[in-house]
Amino acid sequence: MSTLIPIDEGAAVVPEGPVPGGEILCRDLVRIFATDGVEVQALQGLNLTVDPGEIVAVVGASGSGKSTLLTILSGLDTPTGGSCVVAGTDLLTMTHRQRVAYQRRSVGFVWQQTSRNLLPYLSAAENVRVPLELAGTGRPRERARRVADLLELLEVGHVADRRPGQMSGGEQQRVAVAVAVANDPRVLLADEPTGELDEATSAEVLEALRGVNRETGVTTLIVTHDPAVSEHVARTVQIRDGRTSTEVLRRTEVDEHGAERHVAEEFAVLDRVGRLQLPQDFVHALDLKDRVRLALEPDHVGVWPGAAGPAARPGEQPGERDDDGGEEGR
Ligand SMILES: Nc1ncnc2c1ncn2[C@@H]1O[C@H](COP(=O)(O)OP(=O)(O)OP(=O)(O)O)[C@@H](O)[C@H]1O
Repeated sequence: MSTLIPIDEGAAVVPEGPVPGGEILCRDLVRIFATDGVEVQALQGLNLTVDPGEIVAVVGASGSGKSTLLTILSGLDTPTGGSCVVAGTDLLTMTHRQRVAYQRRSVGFVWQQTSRNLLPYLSAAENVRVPLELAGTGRPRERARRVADLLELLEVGHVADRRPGQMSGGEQQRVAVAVAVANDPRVLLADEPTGELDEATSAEVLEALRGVNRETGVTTLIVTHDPAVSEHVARTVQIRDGRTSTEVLRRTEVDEHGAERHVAEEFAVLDRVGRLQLPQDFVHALDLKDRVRLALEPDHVGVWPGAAGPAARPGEQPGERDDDGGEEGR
């Protein structure tokens, strides 16, 4: 027995509830850019929760809104609407002073362009020392120890005295990660950190980010085009048209013989008012457009092309159903 439910009624019963705990909490985030009288909605009600200590990758096609999201999370841009709280700081209402403190203490960044991450005339060790000195962290001897420990953690101790121009791209990015976490931020944001690297070096840098996340517990968000990132993190969030659309969760299972097996499962993201985006290949495969029919089954929801509808399933004749729910004209 299946029952069509009016979409709006279904949405209304989803409780509004308080925002649950999370180190990154974006609710209905909207960013509209207006240039020459034309409006572009780069983020269209994006929802994202990242728990403390989690490492998450955000992937999406060009123009889907990834950089816009990261620029907001890093405190360099302000959203048009919605809410966004990172490391306990409300990014919509923070004052200028709070913004400076947030960028110095609460978040660390790694950008795609190595030249944006490191000062070219300083050595690796000096680059890592700069944020410690700016924040007045510890005494000189403690700073020197922290610098050495961080370079060791990132496996770039051997380039401590080299300038960026004397390091490989992968070494530069690993030093950049050391700089980003020098002041022990709560959140680490990386924008295409492997964009300028080859496949093997990219894997090393992603592993370095994972190692830092594991060792220090810093909540880590990596924005990338690189679909291979999913192999390095437990959770990959896909953005489409300025919204989170699907998530891939990876876990390791051990079978009865003790052998480990990596399992990746893809989920559609359901927002708090019950909206979801169907994957594009599903939409194309059934030529879904304009409106669809929904049917609630005991353990799943069915989606049918609007014209055919649930009544077209085997064993049921069109007209047998009295619950076609007034889809027309909605
Ligand atoms: N400052 C801006 N002014 C006007 N439109 C903008 C601005 N920044 C971004 N956009 C538009 O917002 C949308 C999302 O852009 P965004 O850069 O966030 O995408 P992206 O997923 O990071 O893309 P890419 O992977 O190519 O960097 C695009 O349509 C883009 O043209």
